[in-house]
Amino acid sequence: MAELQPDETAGEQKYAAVAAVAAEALVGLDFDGTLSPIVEDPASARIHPDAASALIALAARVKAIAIVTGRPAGQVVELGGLAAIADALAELGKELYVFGQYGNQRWSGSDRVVVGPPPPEGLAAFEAALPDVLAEHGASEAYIEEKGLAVGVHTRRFPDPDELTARLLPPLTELAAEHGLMIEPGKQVIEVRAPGMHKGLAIETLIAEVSPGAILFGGDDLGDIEAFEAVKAWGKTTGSPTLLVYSHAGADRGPLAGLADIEVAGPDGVLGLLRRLTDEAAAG
Ligand SMILES: O=P(O)(O)OC[C@H]1O[C@H](O[C@H]2O[C@H](CO)[C@@H](O)[C@H](O)[C@H]2O)[C@H](O)[C@@H](O)[C@@H]1O
Repeated sequence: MAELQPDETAGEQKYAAVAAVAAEALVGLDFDGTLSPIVEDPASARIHPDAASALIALAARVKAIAIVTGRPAGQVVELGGLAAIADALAELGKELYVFGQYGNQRWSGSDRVVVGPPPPEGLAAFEAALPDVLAEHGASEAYIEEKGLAVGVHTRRFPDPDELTARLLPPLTELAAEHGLMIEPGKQVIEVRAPGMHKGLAIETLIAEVSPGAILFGGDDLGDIEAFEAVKAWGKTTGSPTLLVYSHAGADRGPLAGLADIEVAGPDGVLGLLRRLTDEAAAG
């Protein structure tokens, strides 16, 4: 397994503490960049081909598995083939939880409907004003991802996506605020959505429902910071083992680098780590 660790000894110790109580562990995973390799077109993203077998094998050894994503819940169920994975988990007596739109929507293997709020007030007016703002900043060709509860402005197809993302942040933040919305910056994307929810609150809900004895959470981007913080705070309060995994691809080490316990090389590395946990838990 390709693995880079901020502090190898500390990371290994935290991993071992979670592995020792794997049967009580909640495993939470982000989708894009963690279970699904980053691709140029968001609609073309698919779960890693080995993810289903890795997650099903893992489920036999842990308490519950959750996907916590910025994607709409129904879309990630499709792109991830999650209904079939949930079927396999149900045969093991295990639940698959899905929290979409940064916790605003949920879906589970036992309750297969997407539950969530209506689109936020202000989103339609924001979207009506968006083309003019993009045009003012030379970004009319930005790919707009309609997410129902949110909208994503993708810059990946421009010659310098990071420069354009940085340039669009102030005007989009201002326009979002005018409509009672907030921005959620990510990898060459600026999402605009309702405030009041984030992945950390989804983690708190999961903790209340699952009552785990340990938590492993893996993510790759800014939107995972609140989940990392929630897991860390829970570990501190309860004294239970936690492991924060940064799924890292490419040369540019992103914002999670300083928060994670271990770093792994993208979805391949994440699945390698999960297989290791599965094998070691099986061996006892
Ligand atoms: O919380 P996540 O599961 O990581 O989802 C966050 C957003 O990911 C998607 O965008 C990212 O992945 C795309 C496909 O690989 C890529 O083209 C884009 O540049 C990335 O930012 C997705 O499009 C969003 O809806 C998610 O909220």
